[in-house]
Amino acid sequence: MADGESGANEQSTNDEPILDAAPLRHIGATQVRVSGDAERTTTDRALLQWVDPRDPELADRRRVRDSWRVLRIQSEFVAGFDALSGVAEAVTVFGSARVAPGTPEYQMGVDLGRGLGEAGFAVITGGGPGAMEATNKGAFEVGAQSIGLNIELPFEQHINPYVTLAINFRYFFVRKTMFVKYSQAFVCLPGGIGTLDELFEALTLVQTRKVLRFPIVLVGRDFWGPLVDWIKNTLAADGKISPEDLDLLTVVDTPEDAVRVVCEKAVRP
Ligand SMILES: CC(C)=CCNc1ncnc2c1ncn2[C@@H]1O[C@H](COP(=O)(O)O)[C@@H](O)[C@H]1O
Repeated sequence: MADGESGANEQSTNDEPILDAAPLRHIGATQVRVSGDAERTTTDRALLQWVDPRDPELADRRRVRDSWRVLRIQSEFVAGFDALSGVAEAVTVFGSARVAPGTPEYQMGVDLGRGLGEAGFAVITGGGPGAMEATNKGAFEVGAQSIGLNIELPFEQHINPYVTLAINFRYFFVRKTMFVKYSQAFVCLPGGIGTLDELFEALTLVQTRKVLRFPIVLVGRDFWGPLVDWIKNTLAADGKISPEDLDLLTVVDTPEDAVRVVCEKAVRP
C-alpha cells in the first residue's frame, strides 16, 4: 500500500481537530499538534501522493478517499473564514523560518511587527520560528493582534509563543487563501523558498488584478536587490512581463520604511 494512503497514516493526522482558533492568552501557550514521528505523513502529502492507477484496489481507494477529502478541505476553509472574519486591518508578513533570535534580521522582524502594530494593523504570519516569530513578537509587544496561520509539516512543529490567534491548517492552499483574504498588504523579509513562493503567489494575484491595490514590500535592499534586478533585466527585458509590472514591488531598507509604504498604499477603511 502506498505511503500516505494507509488507514494508519490517515488515522495519525486526522483524529486531531483541524484548527484551534481560541485566542492564546499567555506567552508559551501552544495550540499546534505535534508528533514525535519524524516521518509521519501530512494531509497535504496524502492528497498529493501518486498512486498507481493500474492497481484497481488502490485506484478505487484513492477515488473514494479523494471525494471525501473535499469535505475536509471545505471544512478547513469554513473554519478559517470563521476564525478570521473579525480581523479588520491586517498586514501579512513573510520571511525565513531560519532566522535566529538575537540577530539583526530577527530584530528587523521585531521592529516591523511593532511598527505595523503601532500603525493599527493586525499582523499575520505563518506562525513558525525565525522571521515569523520575530514579527509576531513585535506585534505582541505593542498589544496588536498577532495572528499565526500554522501549517502541518512532516516534522515536529511548534507555533511561536507570540501568537494571540493561532490557526492550524492542513492544506497549504487553504492557508494561502487566508493570507491574502485577510490582509491589505504583504511585507517580505529575507527568506528562502517558502518566502519566494508566497511572494510570487502575491505578485501573480496583483498582476492579474485578482487583488487590487495591494502593496507588496520587500525589506532589505541588499537581499532583494539582485532578484529585482533579474526581474527587470531578464523578465522585463525579455518581454516576459510588462515594464509596469516592476511597479508592483517596492523595495525598502528598513522596517520603518516598510510601515510607511504600507500606510501610504494599502486600502484602509
Ligand atoms: C525550522 C523550520 C524549517 C520550520 C518550518 N516551519 C514553518 N512554520 C510555518 N510556516 C513556515 C514554516 N516553514 C516555512 N513556512 C512558510 O514559508 C515561509 C518561510 O519559508 P522559508 O524559510 O523562506 O523557506 C514563511 O513565510 C511561512 O509562511
